[in-house]
Amino acid sequence: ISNGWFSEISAMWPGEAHSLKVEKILFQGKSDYQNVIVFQSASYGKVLVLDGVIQVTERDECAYQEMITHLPLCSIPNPKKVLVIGGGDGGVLREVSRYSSVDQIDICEIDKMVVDVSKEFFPKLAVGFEDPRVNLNIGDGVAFLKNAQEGTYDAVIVDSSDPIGPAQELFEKPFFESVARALRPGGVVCTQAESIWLHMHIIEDIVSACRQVFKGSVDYAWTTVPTYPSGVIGFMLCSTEGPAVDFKKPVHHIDESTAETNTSKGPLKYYNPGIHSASFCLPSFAKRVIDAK
Ligand SMILES: NCCCCCc1nc2ccccc2[nH]1
Repeated sequence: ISNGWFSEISAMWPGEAHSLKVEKILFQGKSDYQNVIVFQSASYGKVLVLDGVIQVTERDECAYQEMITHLPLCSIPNPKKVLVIGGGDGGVLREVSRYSSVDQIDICEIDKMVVDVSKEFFPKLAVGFEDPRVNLNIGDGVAFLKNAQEGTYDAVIVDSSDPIGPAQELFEKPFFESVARALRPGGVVCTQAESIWLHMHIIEDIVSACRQVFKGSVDYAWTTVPTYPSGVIGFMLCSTEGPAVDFKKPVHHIDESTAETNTSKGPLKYYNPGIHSASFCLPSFAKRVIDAK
């Protein structure tokens, strides 16, 4: 942070950096896994930074949390058991808890400091931990899935940071295989899948691994998040062999008018059925790589 500005400089997006004006640094720490900073920005509310990379801002977190949750959960008729890998800020839990059909929400976050910092500085995200259906595990998602019983979950949401750092293994084939094993037939997984502007090679590798592992559908969707590098971020949506899932046609309609959205968590700010379908439309340079058979 210099002369009142934070710049997100990283080897993962060489030659470019998004900057936010800093009003006040609220927390600085080092966990067993990463450096953790929280600051009050001038224009995006509070900001969570892990190892110099922006993870969450109060102003635009809705776009990411709502899309990573509702793209998978609106694609299956009756989600009951959901697993969140990562997501220690609690935002995804807040969104999953909107579904009355869900009876079990397991979460496995490797870094306890992320949970503690979220509870102290991001109450609108950490509200997700208050739901009685939530079971919090602090530990490595890879190990958690190895111990999970086969065919347990209807949906797995992998809300990870980027592949350089503690989340590296969550982008590799063995992890996808353990996710597939923990899902029921026709179960779905949604993972944080980087930027089509910055990481087409990473996305190509992820798509290739997913096509080998998931014998149902394999799709890629994307959304706008102004404070993520290049202003966009994508998601891998995959289903295991079993009852067909068409991610592009949500079977479950939630939008600002339905009950689920006017819970104590406040209304949906970003997701709606139109945005759901539109998010699978890709520019040609990405379509060519992602749809390649
Ligand atoms: N460069 C894009 C980063 C995307 C980060 C998404 C994200 N942000 C998180 C914060 C806490 C725990 C899990 C998280 N996953």
